[in-house]
Amino acid sequence: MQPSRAFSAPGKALLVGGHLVLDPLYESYVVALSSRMHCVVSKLPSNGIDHFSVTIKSAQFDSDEWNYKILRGSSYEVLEVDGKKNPFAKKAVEVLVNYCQPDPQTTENVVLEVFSDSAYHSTGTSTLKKNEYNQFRFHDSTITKVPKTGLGSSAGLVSVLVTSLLSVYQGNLDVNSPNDQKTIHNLAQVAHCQAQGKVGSGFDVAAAVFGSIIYQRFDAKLIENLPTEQPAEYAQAIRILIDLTDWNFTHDKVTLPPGIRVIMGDVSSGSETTKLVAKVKAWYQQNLPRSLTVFHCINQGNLKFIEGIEKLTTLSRESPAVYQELLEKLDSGHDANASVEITQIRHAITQVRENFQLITRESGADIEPSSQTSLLERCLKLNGVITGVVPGAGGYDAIALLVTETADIPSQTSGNADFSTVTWLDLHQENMGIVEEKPSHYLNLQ
Ligand SMILES: Nc1ncnc2c1ncn2[C@@H]1O[C@H](COP(=O)(O)OP(=O)(O)OP(=O)(O)O)[C@@H](O)[C@H]1O
Ligand SMILES: C[C@@](O)(CCOP(=O)(O)O)CC(=O)O
Repeated sequence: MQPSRAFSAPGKALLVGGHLVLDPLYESYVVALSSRMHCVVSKLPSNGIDHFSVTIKSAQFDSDEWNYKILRGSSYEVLEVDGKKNPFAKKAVEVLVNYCQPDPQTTENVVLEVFSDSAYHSTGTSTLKKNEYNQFRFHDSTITKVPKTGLGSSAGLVSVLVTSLLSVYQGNLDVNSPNDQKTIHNLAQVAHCQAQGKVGSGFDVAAAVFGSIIYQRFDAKLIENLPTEQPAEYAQAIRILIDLTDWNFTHDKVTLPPGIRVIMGDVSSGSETTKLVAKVKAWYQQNLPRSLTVFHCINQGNLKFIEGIEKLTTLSRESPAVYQELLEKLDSGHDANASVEITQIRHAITQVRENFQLITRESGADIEPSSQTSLLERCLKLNGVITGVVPGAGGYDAIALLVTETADIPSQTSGNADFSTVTWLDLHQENMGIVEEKPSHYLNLQ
């Protein structure tokens, strides 16, 4: 089995736009993280007279493996032969074979080896294995039994599986080509939404493919209206949706200003995104038109945050010395009125958080529960911290801080009982979406 290509996609943190981004009216700001999902592609001659196969391996999780068989001459029906379930893996295979419609007579078998960086899951009793290029944690439990940290592992998984299969069935795939990125994105969104059984905003898949972006969602009906009854219809509909339909969404690439980064704190009390979303939607409908005003206020805060970030980038470019002095003032902790840009960013996030606290009180959805408010307020007092939020849907999962690159948050909080509930994740924003890797970089892990 000769590894032929390899790809990786980033995890995500939705800094502003949570909940509102479910409505195409509103923008969000998503950072792609350094924690990545990887996939190594190997091709084998197909020895099946009547079928070709796709095998997905996840050695890190108790040597999990999912084997899919596609019958020759069938209408690309995908069968999982071992009775094991991984909806995201199966959907990626189904969407790809229906979109690419590889020639059943000549299609080779494919083996996809998945690797996920450590920050996606709790460390638990895992073992670290590495080579000179990568290191991964190996758990003695199956994937569904290992607690996750909510960095979007399913979105990253689907994105790398789609890219890997496309590289086999379509050939000459270039992940740097905007057109190929669009194809990967559209296919991954369909697979991810259909695997989840619902159409979220898709910000996580968009970040996995395009990297750090300002994101405004596509119309959910594009995917909801896909036919599922007749496989032949499905294959035709998929091709029209992926290649001939304008999805009309925003995914403008962004990067944080130089010398500033995101640090993620895992609070690991866990939250159910779906339940939070349902409670917020119910609150919104029951409190119109006041709830629309609250959402408008949150959106204004989101936009002011995005503008403040852009102003900082401009300052760093036009007045580098002033910008450097600003970073040093932030690091010293004596930065009450560091600059108009920092003040704008802080006031914007305060506006967002105060309105999410209101929704938390009124809806029963713990977007920013009091324990998270207290933790964030303590974090804001640390040297080098610009601002902080409960990312994404909110809840008890995590906090995200915007800090200077030189701020040493773990050292400032080590041994301090006020921060005993938070584990700082060893990751940062990395901005890159799907990238091609070297297959040899995944060999001889020990
Ligand atoms: N390394 C992996 N190998 C195989 N399947 C994986 C892997 N990582 C994630 N998955 C699939 O994704 C599922 C987890 O996706 P889920 O949407 O529940 O959480 P998440 O995407 O990690 O976090 P969140 O959606 O909160 O950002 C797993 O149950 C499994 O089906
Ligand atoms: C609540 C929501 O807007 C964001 C969810 O973010 P996360 O899964 O908590 O990182 C849902 C969505 O955008 O699909």
